[in-house]
Amino acid sequence: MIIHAQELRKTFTTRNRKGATTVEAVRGVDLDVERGQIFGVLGPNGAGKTTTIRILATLIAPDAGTAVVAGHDLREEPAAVRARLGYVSQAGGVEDTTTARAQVVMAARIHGVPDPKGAAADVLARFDLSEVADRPGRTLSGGQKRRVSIALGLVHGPPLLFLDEPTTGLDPQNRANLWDRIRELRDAGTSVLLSTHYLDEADALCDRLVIVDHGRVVAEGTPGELKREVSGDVVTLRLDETARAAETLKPYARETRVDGDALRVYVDDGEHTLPVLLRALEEQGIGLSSIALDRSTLDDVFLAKTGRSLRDAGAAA
Ligand SMILES: Nc1ncnc2c1ncn2[C@@H]1O[C@H](COP(=O)(O)OP(=O)(O)OP(=O)(O)O)[C@@H](O)[C@H]1O
Repeated sequence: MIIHAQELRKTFTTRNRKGATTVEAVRGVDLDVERGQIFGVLGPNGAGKTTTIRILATLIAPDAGTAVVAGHDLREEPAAVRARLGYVSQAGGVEDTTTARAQVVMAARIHGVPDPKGAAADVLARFDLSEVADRPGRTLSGGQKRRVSIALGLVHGPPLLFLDEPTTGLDPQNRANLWDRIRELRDAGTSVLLSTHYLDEADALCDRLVIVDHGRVVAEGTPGELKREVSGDVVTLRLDETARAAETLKPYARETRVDGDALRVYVDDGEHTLPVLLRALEEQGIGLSSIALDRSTLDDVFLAKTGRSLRDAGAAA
């Protein structure tokens, strides 16, 4: 386990002329992250994702709760935790006037890396930045800047990397490229904890995730588990004898529903149930004209757990 956190809490109080406002940003978060995984924290804006990551990265102290991060206690050995992690904020921290290479070399020096120039050249090459490394930060594209910010967080070779909303604002091509880079990191042994408010990103990229809302974890699992837990898959069939087909398939389904000329069959695991359904229909000699398999999405999970859609919750914040 690279992160084991229990009951983390953080309340912010801001004072202005009208008095004090209190926001309970994190309200009792538990997290267990296995080594070598991409672990996602998915939630709408304001859910407490950044605050949770900043606590785990030792950047702010929690009001309550405990965590062991990369083998060290967060409160008792914050310096040991810090030495073992890389942190890439939403803003990224790439400077405009200095070259990308100089910035990465500087980060390597700060971390006490033995060969700062060599380490910087390696990480810049891994992120396809060698060609642009000697240009000042302001001349880089959005995707290049984002990769430099990750290089800054990785140059000391930490076993754990925190990425706060790494693909926000990137175009689809740069996003897909960054997903591949993050997968390569995981495959090379780095554990990655990332926050996101994109459903497709959590689904495509994360090995496991938690869904957070209003500072609490509302669901936890692999993307597949979470989707199956809520509504499973739905198989939509068009066939000759809808009523007889519904009777035939009932034993294999959670529920069957005749919907116009289609039969909708709700199952836990569509991929494996589909062949079984087809065999049952064939045995009964029921002719089939079309079939479709659709999966529930992580938005269905969020909806089931909170009563709101993640898209609406994000837009409202
Ligand atoms: N330093 C702070 N002072 C006061 N309130 C804060 C502070 N940091 C965060 N908050 C509040 O805590 C809540 C959670 O914020 P946080 O940034 O952790 O959410 P988030 O899920 O990362 O959202 P986003 O996707 O917008 O970054 C928000 O209501 C935010 O306004």
